[in-house]
Parts: sequence; structure tokens; C-alpha cells
Amino acid sequence: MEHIEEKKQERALLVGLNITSTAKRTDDIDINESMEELKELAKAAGAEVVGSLIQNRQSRDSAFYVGKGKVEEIKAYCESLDATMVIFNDELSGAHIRNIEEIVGIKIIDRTTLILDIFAQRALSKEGKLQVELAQLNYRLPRLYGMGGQMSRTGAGIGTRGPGEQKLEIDKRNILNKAADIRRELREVKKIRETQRVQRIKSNIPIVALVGYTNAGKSTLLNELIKTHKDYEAEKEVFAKDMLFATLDVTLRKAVLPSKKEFLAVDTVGFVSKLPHDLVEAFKATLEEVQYADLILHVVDATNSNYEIQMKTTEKVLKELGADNKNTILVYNKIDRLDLDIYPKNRDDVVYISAKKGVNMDKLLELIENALSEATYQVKLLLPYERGDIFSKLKNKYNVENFEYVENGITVDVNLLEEDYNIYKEYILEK
Ligand SMILES: Nc1nc2c(ncn2[C@@H]2O[C@H](COP(=O)(O)OP(=O)(O)OP(=O)(O)O)[C@@H](O)[C@H]2O)c(=O)[nH]1
Ligand SMILES: [Mg+2]
Repeated sequence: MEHIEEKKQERALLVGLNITSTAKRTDDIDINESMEELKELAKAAGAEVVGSLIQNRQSRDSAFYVGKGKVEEIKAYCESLDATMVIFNDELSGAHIRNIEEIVGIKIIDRTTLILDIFAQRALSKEGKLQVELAQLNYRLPRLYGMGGQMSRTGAGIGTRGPGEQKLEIDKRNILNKAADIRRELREVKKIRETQRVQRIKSNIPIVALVGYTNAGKSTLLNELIKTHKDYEAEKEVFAKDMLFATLDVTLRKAVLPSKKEFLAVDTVGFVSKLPHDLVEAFKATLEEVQYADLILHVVDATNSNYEIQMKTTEKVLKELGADNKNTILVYNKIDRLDLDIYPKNRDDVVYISAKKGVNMDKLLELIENALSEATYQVKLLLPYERGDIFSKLKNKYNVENFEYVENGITVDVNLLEEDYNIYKEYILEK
């Protein structure tokens, strides 16, 4: 049985283009590092990487991306390596794929397809699956006439999972209809999510979202954070592994602060450089948890030689999500692997930890506690009777248990978020 499985594994040749002419953007990963990451992505998708090459060019070739001569070289190289597919490090147009495929004669995919494929393999929740499918349809739409014969003939394997093989051939109209259906379904899921969110906000439990580059240690940290909660059981731990995109679904778990106050820790999908825009778009719904979080922990793998670029990538995605102005603590992780005599000093918004070894967790929890306590204000409001609208708004959003009808209005005890504190300041009776 086993060797049959092995036979099916794709043998991938990786191809990168290093553009030499234009001024290099500072947030671009070095081409060698980028290829190393592509290799990890290919492995995460289940392929065996049999070779890797980089082409230096002044600019990309309009028809063959890396140039026709190079494509011919790739063909010969693939034959000698017995490769079954070629993975390009950038997003290709439909014409590029078709032209290159015609010469090389085996399946050609790009980085975007590879990432979408990993997501399609890993998505577990209904919402996750819908989101990936939507991203795949959006990717395919402009390339409908570009995906060549190889794609349709192979029938299985990386790049063909998801919406299914036949769907590659359905016309644009069908794809558009399908995309509209998925959007509708996602809106339904979103409604449920919103209801849950309102309940959470009403219960006054603050939400702390763990975000960061893939493999930074977000899930490991979440598992460490939840251990002290009274309801902790091993089954509540989330999947953490040395693998890109180990996490795809957003998971919320209860954790507890030194003051015994509870908070909800949210594990999220990791980011990666050149993350397909369609995917960010599609995952916006899931990542809304991040937008609504009271606090963000930006988890960074401090041992990664590219950690600064990884941070920039994460910040860029957060900005796209509209969560860049959130209260954030920078968490440098994996310091157990840093050979330091003296650890850098922790600051109010920066902490150095080892999630795996549980180093400096007390310091992190203290920072979370401080950040969260700043975020809410316990107040007594006096709302005049003609402002019943405010009272209903507060009742919808907060846990309003203590209120009283008095002579000149309603007095309400409520723990306000900063944004509402600023809006309703004028009605404060006492703090
Ligand atoms: N040495 C060391 N390894 C760690 C630490 N934290 C996490 N790791 C390892 O890093 C790898 C990735 O950890 P995860 O927690 O899955 O990372 P993640 O950020 O959730 O990754 P994705 O879900 O793929 O985005 C695992 O092999 C962890 O064991 C740490 O503090 N020290
Ligand atoms: Mg994870």
C-alpha cells in the first residue's frame, strides 16, 4: 500500500525570478530566502521538491515570464529530474501558464495556487472551506482561458483540489454564479458569527487575538495561555506544528489573568509573504475576530533571520484588515533558541518569551492585564428619559444588570469600552 501512496507524490521543480533592474523594495525577502519559503510551502502541500532554480533578469518576460530560453532549459531539467510539476515563485497570468506549459509539457502552477491548495487541504470548518473555494474561483476567473490541457488531464494533485476538476471547464458565468452562491452562504455564516460576537461582548470577556507570520508559535502560545484556566483540559489545545499554515480556522479559548479575570484568546491563520490578495479578501470574515479584538498579540519568531520582514508582512495584512490601529503587544517568541547571555529588556508593549518552554509567561500576562484594564471603564451613567435610545444601545452591547429609574432619568452601571466611554462621557454620574 505504502509505495502506491509514494508514487502519487508530486515531484516538484521550483523556479524563482530575481528581477535585477528595478530598485529593490525593502519589504521584499531576499530571493534565496523566498525560495526556501517556497520549498516549505511545497512540502506543506505534500510535494517532494526535486530541484530549484533562480533566473536573474532585468524584467519579466511578457510571454514566458522567465524567458523562452530558460523555459526550454526548464523542460530539459524536468526530464532529467523526472519532475511532475513546476512551481513558480510568483503569481503568473493565464497566458504565462499556458505558454510555459506548452513547452515544458507538465503541470505548471504558481505560488498563489500552491498556497490556495494548502488552504484547500487544511480547511476544516464550513466557513474555511467556503472562503478557500471563493478565493480559488476568483483566482481562476481571469485565467479561464489560460489553464492549459495539462491541468485538466492530470485530474488530481496539487493545484487541482477544491472546487473540483470539471469546474475548471465550466464557463465564466457558472463561476460567477458559484462565487455569488458562496458569498451568500458566507453572509449567513457571518450573521451567526455576529450574534456570537454580540453575546461575547455582552458577557464582558475581553478578546485577545494572536496574530503573526506562519510558524511564529501562535498556537503554541495559545495552548500555554489556556493552561491556567479552571476549565482547561488537554482536548482544548489547538494543533501546533512545525509546518506552514498549521492553523487555518479561527479558534477561541478561555484563558485567565493573574487577577483571575477571564479573557478569550483567539488563534488565527498565519500570514506569509506574497499572500494572495484573494485569500486575504476571502478570509476577512474569519479575521473579523481580529478587528473586534480588544488587544492584539503580534507573535514574532525571533529566531528567524527574516523576522523583520515577516513583521512588516504581518503589519501590512493587519492594515488591509483595518486592524492596524489596535492596541498591540509585540511578543518575541522562541527565545529559548536564542543564544543570549542577557535577554533584551521587556517593555510595556514588547515582551520576550518562549511559548514552548513557558518562559516569561507571567510577564506577558501582566502586560495583557495592564492593556486590558486600560481598555474598559466601569462607570455609572445617568441617562435622561428622552435618551432611551442610548439605553437600548448599551443594553444590546453590554451586560447591563444594574439600572434604576430615578427622577430625572435612568441610572446605569456599565463597564464601557474606551470608544463608548468617549461618546457617553457627558452622562457619567460617577466612576
Ligand atoms: N524552540 C521553540 N519552538 C517553538 C516555540 N514556540 C513554538 N515553537 C515551535 O514552532 C513551530 C510552530 O508553532 P505553531 O504554534 O504551530 O506556530 P503558528 O504560529 O501557530 O503557525 P501556523 O498555524 O502555521 O501559522 C512548532 O514546531 C512549535 O513547537 C518556542 O518558544 N521555542
Ligand atoms: Mg497555528
